[in-house]
Amino acid sequence: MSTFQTIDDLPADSRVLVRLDLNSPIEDGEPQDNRRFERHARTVRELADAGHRVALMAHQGRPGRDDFTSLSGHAAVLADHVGREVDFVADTYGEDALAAIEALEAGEVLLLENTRMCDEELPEASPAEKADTEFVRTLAPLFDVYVNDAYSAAHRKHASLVGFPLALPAYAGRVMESEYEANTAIARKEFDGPVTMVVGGTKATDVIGVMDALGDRVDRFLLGGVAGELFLRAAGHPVGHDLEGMDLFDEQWERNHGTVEAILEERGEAIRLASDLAYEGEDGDRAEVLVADIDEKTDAYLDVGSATVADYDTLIRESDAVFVKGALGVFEDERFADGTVGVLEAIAETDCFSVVGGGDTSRAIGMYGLDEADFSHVSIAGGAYIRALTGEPLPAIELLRRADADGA
Ligand SMILES: Nc1ncnc2c1ncn2[C@@H]1O[C@H](COP(=O)(O)OP(=O)(O)O)[C@@H](O)[C@H]1O
Ligand SMILES: O=C(OP(=O)(O)O)[C@H](O)COP(=O)(O)O
Repeated sequence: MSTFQTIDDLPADSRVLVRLDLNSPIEDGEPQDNRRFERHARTVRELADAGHRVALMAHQGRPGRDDFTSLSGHAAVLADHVGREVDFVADTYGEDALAAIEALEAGEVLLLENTRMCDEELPEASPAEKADTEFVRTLAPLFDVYVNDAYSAAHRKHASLVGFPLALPAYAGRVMESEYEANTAIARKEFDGPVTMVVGGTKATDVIGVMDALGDRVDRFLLGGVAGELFLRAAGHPVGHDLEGMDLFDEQWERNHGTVEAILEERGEAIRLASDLAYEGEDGDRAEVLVADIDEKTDAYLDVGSATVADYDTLIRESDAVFVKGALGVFEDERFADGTVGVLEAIAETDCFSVVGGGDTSRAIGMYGLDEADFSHVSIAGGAYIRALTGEPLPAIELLRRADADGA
């Protein structure tokens, strides 16, 4: 039996409220197309083709960050993938949103404004508290059913993810079904040889807690990105703090330094840190410095250095399984793509079992001409997929599971 009720089980002619994850890199104010649009398009197309009236919710960025924007540009990118018009209303649950929802005809699709522009979406709270927000209590009566397709946000206890399933009959979309099946199977897989996890990106808080919980599953962690610098700081190097105008390190250091220090102390032999780092030199070119030679952080480190890339390449080629969560550098800029692309190329050239996760990181595969077929699974989820590897349930998924479903 399927773990969830799916969109195959929807009553005919339903008014459907759907949660997608369209969170994407923003460049010059515009969302950059990534795998999330393409994969969610299948769910949206099936719902519209079946004649349902479809309203979509999604988030973009976090309040206070540069990538916290309206979803107005997302509607057009999604429409291209769906092959149908996707209307947009710049409102979450006010009068304009309600009027646009009421006006939906069979087979029409409407994208609502960034859920995080609604004060009640964040912060995290229990499903019962989130179901009791005005946001959920206002929107839910306009719909017959709720569909969650946002596997990649299922580790968050936000109103659009855990509130609506208490207020409406809840179903899984196609991305939710396929990512859940793949990641649950991967979490149960046993490997004979070394299991390696490449940890980078900006969301160090998401990965550090999980690294602690994955102690039995993963033999070695190859660090880069923001988490890598925090580990270097814990190891005594004068890096891993914000420079003026930055907001990546200090808050995450405060939250995680105890765990980082404990991981280094208890599992130090499993942690591989960068021995050199790359930054933008005075002439605008890529410059590198040995970590041992850094007396003071005066530049932003944007990639791991070439000695580190060579070290990680060797370790990956010795591995039986490699999991990637987060980029080792700012790969969107070719000058700082060596770490991320080096790791992906090493994986692609070996026959190890491999998973690459994250909305941003999985984009590097297409950007640098790598073939998705050379990876065992490319997940559009980052934090959610590594959390799933620990076997820990994801809150939004627990609320979708059929009461009589078996399995994990
Ligand atoms: N040293 C760094 N400084 C700033 N940003 C970085 C650094 N290393 C990696 N990144 C950025 O991390 C992003 C991916 O971060 P994250 O959101 O954690 O991963 P994902 O979305 O793939 O799960 C990439 O877009 C990359 O530009
Ligand atoms: O992009 C996401 O996660 P990911 O970076 O772990 O892939 C999700 O949209 C969750 O976003 P959030 O980490 O701001 O809650």
